[in-house]
Amino acid sequence: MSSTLPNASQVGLPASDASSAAELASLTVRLRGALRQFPDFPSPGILFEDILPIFADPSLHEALIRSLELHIRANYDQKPDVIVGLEARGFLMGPSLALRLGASFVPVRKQGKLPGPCETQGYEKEYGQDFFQMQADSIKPGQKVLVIDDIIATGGSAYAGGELIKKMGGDLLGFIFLLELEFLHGRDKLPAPVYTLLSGQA
Ligand SMILES: O=P(O)(O)OC[C@H]1O[C@H](OP(=O)(O)OP(=O)(O)O)[C@H](O)[C@@H]1O
Ligand SMILES: Nc1ncnc2[nH]cnc12
Ligand SMILES: [Mg+2]
Repeated sequence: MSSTLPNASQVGLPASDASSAAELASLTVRLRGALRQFPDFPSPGILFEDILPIFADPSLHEALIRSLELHIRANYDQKPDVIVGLEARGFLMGPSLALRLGASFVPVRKQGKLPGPCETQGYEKEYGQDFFQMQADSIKPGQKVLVIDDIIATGGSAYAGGELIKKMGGDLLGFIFLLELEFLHGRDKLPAPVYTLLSGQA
């Protein structure tokens, strides 16, 4: 699976629609250019990748969601039933992507935020540890699920989200990220195919 923005054939566009492919390629460059880096946040030694400028610009926001939609439509044989977003930044992309795909949106939340019976999974991430929860009836056995989040660093957060989905009998189709910090090899932890729109290298 490609780790860059898909070309015309990859996204199911006819070859003659090269202008769309060119537009998509230039959108990748714009998305990357919008990211900002903050050294030593939230703790010393961490270079924090700030994705929020993308959402401050409607054309970049549209480019991001459209690029992800095209990727999913072109690369998964089965339509996802459910998009699962990881709190908090996964909520910036998950609901709008789910709407575009005609899929449900289901949140993974940090512990203590969801009412009713929940499944719980502890995890470690690049700069801390936490617990994730999902409502126990939020995924039906056999539903096809895609997980979305902004960044994969160590992969700890995404792994925990995947474990929760598996506990409920969901069929994990894959994991989708805007950005991957490749030097942390987080994708090696994950039990389903991983796609990132942008790699961690400039
Ligand atoms: O691959 P990992 O090492 O697990 O790190 C990646 C996770 O870390 C951040 O979430 P965080 O919970 O820090 O912040 P958020 O609540 O703003 O999403 C980021 O949004 C990813 O979810
Ligand atoms: N370096 C980083 N920047 C932004 N979010 C992150 N989540 C985990 N590592 C991160
Ligand atoms: Mg997060």
